[in-house]
Amino acid sequence: MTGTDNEQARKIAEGLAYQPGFGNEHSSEAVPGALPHGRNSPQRAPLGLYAEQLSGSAFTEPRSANRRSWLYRIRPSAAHPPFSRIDNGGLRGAPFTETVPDPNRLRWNPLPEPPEGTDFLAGLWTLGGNGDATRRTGMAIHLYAANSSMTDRVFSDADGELLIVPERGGLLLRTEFGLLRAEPGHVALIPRGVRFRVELLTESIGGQSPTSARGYVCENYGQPFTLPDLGPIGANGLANARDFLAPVAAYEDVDGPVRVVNKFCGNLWAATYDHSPLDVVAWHGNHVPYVYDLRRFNVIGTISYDHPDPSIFTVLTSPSDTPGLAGVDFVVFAPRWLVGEDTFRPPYFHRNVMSEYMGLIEGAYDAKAEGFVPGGGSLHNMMSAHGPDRATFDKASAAELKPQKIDDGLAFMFETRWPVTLTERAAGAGHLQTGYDDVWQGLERHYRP
Ligand SMILES: O=C(O)Cc1cc(O)ccc1O
Ligand SMILES: [Fe+2]
Repeated sequence: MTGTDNEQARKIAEGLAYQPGFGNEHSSEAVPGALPHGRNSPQRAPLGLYAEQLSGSAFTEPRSANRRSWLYRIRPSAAHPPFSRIDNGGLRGAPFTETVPDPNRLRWNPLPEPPEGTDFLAGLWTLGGNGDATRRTGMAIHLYAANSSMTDRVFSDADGELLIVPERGGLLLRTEFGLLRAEPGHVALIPRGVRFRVELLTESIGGQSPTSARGYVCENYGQPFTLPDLGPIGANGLANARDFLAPVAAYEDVDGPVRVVNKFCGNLWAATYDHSPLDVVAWHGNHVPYVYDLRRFNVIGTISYDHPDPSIFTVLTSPSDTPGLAGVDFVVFAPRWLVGEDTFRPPYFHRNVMSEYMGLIEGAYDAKAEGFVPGGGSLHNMMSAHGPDRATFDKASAAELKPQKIDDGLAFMFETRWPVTLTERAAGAGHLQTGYDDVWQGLERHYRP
C-alpha cells in the first residue's frame, strides 16, 4: 500500500488517544473543521468531504436501541467496483448445518501454528455457532491464529459485530473510526459493517518484526452487545461504562489497490478499490468500535455463602426478544477473592439450558485442574452435565476455607440461548481432545445408607 498515514494516526499508534464511555454519542475529527456542526448533511460537507450515514439499527428502532454514525470521508463508500465471491477459507456462517448438534462435552487444544504469512482474516477458523445470519439471530464462535499483519486488505462483516478476544499477541485495529490497540486481556468490538485492518503489534509499535497473534472471536448476529442491567447491584459495578474506549478519528489518504473483503450472509466477497476505505476524516455517532480492558471488571461475588451463578460476571449481553434471555452473553472470570463460608467454592456441578463455550486467556481456570489451556476451549452444550473435574472436586471439598485469592487466570465464556453446532473442521480437528469425559471419572459414591 502506498501513501502516508496522517500525523494523528501516527501519534495515536504510539500513545493511542481514546474517547471513554459506552453507547455515547461520540464525535471526533482528525482535521480541525472536518466535522459539520448543527446538521449532519450540509449542502457541501466541510473540506470537500462526503457525508455518509452508517446504520446499525433500523431507522425506527426505539431511541434506546437506535445506533448510527455519520462519517465524513474522502470518498463515499458507494464508489466501489462489484464484489465477487472468494474462498471462505476457514470461515463458516450460520445456519450451521455441516454436523448434527452434539450433546457431548468437548474440549480443544489451541489451534495449530498457521503457515507463514497468515493474516488475521486468513487465520480465522470457525468452531461453530447457531441462529441464522440472514435473520440476524444467533452467534458464531471463531478462533484466529496469525503471524502476519493485514497489509493491503481490509475486512468488514455485514453479518454481525465481532467481539475479538486476544489471547496471544497484541493487535492494532485500524478502523474507519480510528485506531484501537487490543492486547491479551483486552476485548475489542468491531460493529456490524465497519471496515478494519488488523496489524500485529510488535513489542514497541516502531518495531519491525511481527510476532504471532492468537485469540477468539464471537460473531454476534443478534442485537448489539450492551451492558447488562445492574438491578439491586446499584448504579456502579461489573463493567463500568467509562472504561470502554472508542477511538478518535484517524484516516488513511491512500491511492492504490486495496482489497476490501466483505463477509455477507456467511460468504466472503471481495472487490479491489483504487483507494483505502479507511478514509474517514471525522465522524460522530454511537455505532462505534471500542476496546475494554477485562482487568477493569469490577468483580462482585458472595461475601457470605454459596457460589453465585456466573451471570454476575457478565461483561456484555446481546439481548433477545425475551427479557433476561440473551442471544449471547460475554462473561469473564477475572481475578477475585473467594471467601464463602461452608461453601464449595469452585463452579458447581450443573446442567444448563444455555450453551457454554469457554476460552482461557491466561493461567488456569478454577474448575479444571488440567487440560483447559490458554488458547484452547471447551463446549458444554445445552443440558450437558459438567462442572469441576475430579481433582478440583477433591481438593475444594477438603480445602481450609480461609480467604483465598484467585489471581492466576483469566477465562471467559460465550453463553448462548441456542445450542452450538460445530463445523466439520471443529468436529474432526486434530486438536480436539479425546477422553475429555475422563476428567469426571472416579467421582465415587460416598453415600452409604
Ligand atoms: O461451566 C463453567 O465452568 C462456567 C460456570 C461457572 C460458574 O461459576 C458457574 C456455572 C458455570 O456454568
Ligand atoms: Fe457451566
